[in-house]
Amino acid sequence: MTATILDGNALSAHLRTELAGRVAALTARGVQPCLAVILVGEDPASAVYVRNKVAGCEKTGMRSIKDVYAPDVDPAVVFARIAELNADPAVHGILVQLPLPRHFDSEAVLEAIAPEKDVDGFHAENIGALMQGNPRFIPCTPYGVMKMLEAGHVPLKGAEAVIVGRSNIVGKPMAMLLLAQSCTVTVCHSQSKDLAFHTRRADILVAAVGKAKMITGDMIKPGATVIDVGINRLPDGKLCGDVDFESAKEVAGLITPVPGGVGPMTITMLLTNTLESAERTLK
Ligand SMILES: Nc1nc2c(c(=O)[nH]1)N[C@@H](CN(C=O)c1ccc(C(=O)N[C@@H](CCC(=O)O)C(=O)O)cc1)CN2
Repeated sequence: MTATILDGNALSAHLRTELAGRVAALTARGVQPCLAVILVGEDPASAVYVRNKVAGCEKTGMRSIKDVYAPDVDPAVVFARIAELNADPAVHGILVQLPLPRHFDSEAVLEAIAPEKDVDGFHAENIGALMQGNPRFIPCTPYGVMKMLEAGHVPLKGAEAVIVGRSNIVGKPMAMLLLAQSCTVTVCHSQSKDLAFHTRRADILVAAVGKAKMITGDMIKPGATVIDVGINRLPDGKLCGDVDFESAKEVAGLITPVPGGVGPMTITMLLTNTLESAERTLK
């Protein structure tokens, strides 16, 4: 039997309808949620993601501000703009699209965003809050994965969860969120010995490593839930994930596709975080 597909586009559409209702209610009370997005450089994928974030705001009734800078911009210009947005009470969420050009200290940029507007959840203060089990903003991709697991009614308590990839954006916060739900969590990475030994034990397998099709069907436990966070472009221009979908779907119980899986959920959770930030201003 082939796996059931967890459809990120369908779940996103459903969640965004709910969001639009909340946005309308908040706007009627005089607070229209507003997201400010900063893009530095001309990376085509980043430009698409930023365009989709702005479109997501528009479709749910939120306001957005988009600031685009040349790849060689002086970082001081970007820091000054972040300070301005931090001080603007009409702005509820600020994000800087990653990756930044090499002459930027990315960590310093993320730390410059006011933690209470850091809708990406990348500021050290917000990462600390997540680790302590009291998150202010949950990083959008792992937040989207948790929503997909919930929608798929995947049992979490006591489940063996294996994450392949240890990035600050996905792997590490993913581990914290699954741990908070009482999964037994293993984080694998490029130096892990015998990766397949770990992945074959997983009831929930999250692939977030950035290598096209590296998780194959023989590395998956029959019936497992397989979440593919990877977005890789093949030489023919097509997108694929870190999981070899064709072989994996014959073994897994539930699986996310690429495209149309975790990706759209990332933007939906960003919109959710922005709305929640705006709602907090009335509390
Ligand atoms: N400041 C941030 N930078 C980056 C983040 C982030 O969460 N915050 N994550 C990624 C990129 N990303 C959002 O920014 C993102 C990636 C992919 C998708 C998506 O919808 N993918 C589609 C395919 C889109 C395509 O055609 O290329 C899919 O999987 O169906 C949304 C957001 C790194 N940077």
